[in-house]
Amino acid sequence: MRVVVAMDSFKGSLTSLEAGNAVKKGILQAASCEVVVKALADGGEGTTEAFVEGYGGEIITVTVEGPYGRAVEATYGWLKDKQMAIMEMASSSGIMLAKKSEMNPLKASTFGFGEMILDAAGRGARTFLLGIGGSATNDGGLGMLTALGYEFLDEKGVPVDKTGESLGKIRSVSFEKVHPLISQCTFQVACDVNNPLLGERGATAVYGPQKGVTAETGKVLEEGLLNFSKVTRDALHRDHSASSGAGAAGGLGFALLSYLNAELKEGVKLVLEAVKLEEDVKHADIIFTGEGRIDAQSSMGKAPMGVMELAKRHNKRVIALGGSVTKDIAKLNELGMDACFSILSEVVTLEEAMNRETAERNLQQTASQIMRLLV
Ligand SMILES: O=C(O)[C@H](O)CO
Repeated sequence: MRVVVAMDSFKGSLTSLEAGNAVKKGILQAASCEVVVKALADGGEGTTEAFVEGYGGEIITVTVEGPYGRAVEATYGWLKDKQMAIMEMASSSGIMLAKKSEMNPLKASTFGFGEMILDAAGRGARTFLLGIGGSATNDGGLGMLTALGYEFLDEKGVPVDKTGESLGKIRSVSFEKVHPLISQCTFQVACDVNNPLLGERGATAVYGPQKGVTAETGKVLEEGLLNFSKVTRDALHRDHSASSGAGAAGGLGFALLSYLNAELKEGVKLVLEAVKLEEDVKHADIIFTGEGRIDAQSSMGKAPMGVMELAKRHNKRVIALGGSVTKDIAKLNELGMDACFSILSEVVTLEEAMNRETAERNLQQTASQIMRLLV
């Protein structure tokens, strides 16, 4: 019998692979079979960790410019043998790095994210998996592009500054100083949202307020992004302003699509493809997935749902394990999950349940008990 285990992280207690390995132990206690454990994530928090653990890569720490100009220690994943870097933009330019008192995206920039990309390219990275979202910025990716060597010029032909307030001043683009390594790199991007760049569903209107955008600054930023999109269209002869995901991370999606020819994908799809899960699923008899909380109402986490869809595409049985499982779980069965189990074995506090050893032990025990029925 061949079993595939692809668990999302149990946030706050176990990483994806730790959870997967606990399940594997339990399976092997009950049956002698082949067990393949794969890293799983949905493109958001935990994605870098899942890849680095899954492929034996390393975490690189680099000092870059944070969203409001202060130096920050950003981290990214580096898989040397695959020449691949995995980065979350929030690590360099995320909202968590901004002080409440300074939040004004007119003054914020994604420059540090560009610095991270250059650092990885210098190390040899040619394939980039980028997770975008959770930003403090609304600069349309101007900062990132500036760090990569693109020059955005005002009416006098002088390069503008790298923050959101410069967007309206741009009149042309110069490609002369773009770092030569950039044309050798491919970029795949996991977006947390599918909004366009502009308008009432756009970056500024929807996600600006949480970053400190007011009615007044919102108008300046919206007009700036419109101007930036027009200059970009004239320079590149393509217009991505209405593309799905262009409005993610304050318009960073737009810059990635337009200037770096990035492919924007739903995070979980990108991860499932990158770890080549479908191949394993095809040859599996049974698949285990799961995450910290299984909640049918808000539709269970995207990553286990992605595993379930793959399993069903190949007519395989799939079982979900969760720290907690809500009462309406039958809805997940209707969607295709063959069975869902809570791993809790006794009444404990949330803190106790999230204890690392407890979570590992509970996963192992539940998987073992389920496997006894399946062999
Ligand atoms: O960063 C943001 O603007 C939101 O997370 C949407 O991408």
